[in-house]
Amino acid sequence: MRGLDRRFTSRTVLFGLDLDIAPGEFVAVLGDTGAGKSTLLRILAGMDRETYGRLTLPERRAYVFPDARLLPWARVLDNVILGLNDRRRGHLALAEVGLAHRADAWPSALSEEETHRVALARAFVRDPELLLLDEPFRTLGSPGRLRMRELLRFLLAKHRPAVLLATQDPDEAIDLADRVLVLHEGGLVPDGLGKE
Ligand SMILES: Nc1ncnc2c1ncn2[C@@H]1O[C@H](COP(=O)(O)OP(=O)(O)OP(=O)(O)O)[C@@H](O)[C@H]1O
Repeated sequence: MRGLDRRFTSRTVLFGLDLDIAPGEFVAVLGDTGAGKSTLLRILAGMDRETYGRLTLPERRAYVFPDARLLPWARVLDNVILGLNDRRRGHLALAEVGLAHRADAWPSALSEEETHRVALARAFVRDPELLLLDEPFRTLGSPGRLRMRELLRFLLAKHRPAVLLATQDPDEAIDLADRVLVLHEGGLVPDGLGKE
């Protein structure tokens, strides 16, 4: 990413951002509400093209929404393989997140934590080169968050995508990431607390 700007009519949310993420590297972006974290991730996911600047992105990208966002009218397996149509891979992805037995369930029958596990299965089944995590466990309580962090570590060790995590939680950022950046007033700056 070189010189990336995103302007909305009333304000510039991202201003001249430069960022490189190496294959397999985990970068966390910390920022307050409204700092522009989701705006940045949506651009990298390809959901927003109204930008200035230069972006080079890998083809296989996956985006995990804050609220997991499953389609309520599709069973769990169909949610996982949305757009892929590969039931075998879907079953394997569900087994990886400990939900092989929930393939035929409806999303409404899942617990909150199971819903987030399915969202991770839907991301990893695509074998992404770049995984975009937008405050993925925000709605879970602390025990659930910790279990999801462990699951995420397991999945990352197995699949090794590059990761960009948006979060408001410094503990989560420092615990998971190789490098932590802060998004503030439209710019990205190192937080000084990372593991570099
Ligand atoms: N489509 C849009 N039109 C106008 N303004 C927008 C649009 N999308 C986002 N914004 C503005 O951009 C700013 C950044 O929003 P964004 O959702 O990226 O913040 P965030 O850091 O993800 O916050 P949160 O942690 O609350 O999700 C906000 O002021 C928001 O109102």
